[in-house]
Amino acid sequence: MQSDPELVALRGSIDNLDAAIICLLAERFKITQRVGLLKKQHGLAAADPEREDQQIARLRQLAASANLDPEFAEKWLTFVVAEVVRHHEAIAAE
Ligand SMILES: C=C(O[C@@H]1C=C(C(=O)O)C=C[C@H]1O)C(=O)O
Repeated sequence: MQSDPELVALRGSIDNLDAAIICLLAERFKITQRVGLLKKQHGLAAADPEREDQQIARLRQLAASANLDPEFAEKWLTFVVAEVVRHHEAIAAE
């Protein structure tokens, strides 16, 4: 089973996709770090719940149309945003 050519090919694609997701996330965090600096300059709060609500609604729609569970998409965004807000709080405290 471990050497089944289809399994090997499928796992190769999974590895490529995981690599792409990590690179995309890294780019996202580079951008959110810059947003954190701007927020500090302008005295804005680390979190923006209204923006988050808009993003959740948008991603839930996108997920549904891509046959991905909208609950999962929301959980993923919430998890990432919590980390971003933690970074923004740290930037504000520097
Ligand atoms: C990046 C921002 O800061 C926070 C993080 C967000 C995100 O990671 O998308 C969205 C809203 C904010 O709670 C922002 O305000 O745009």
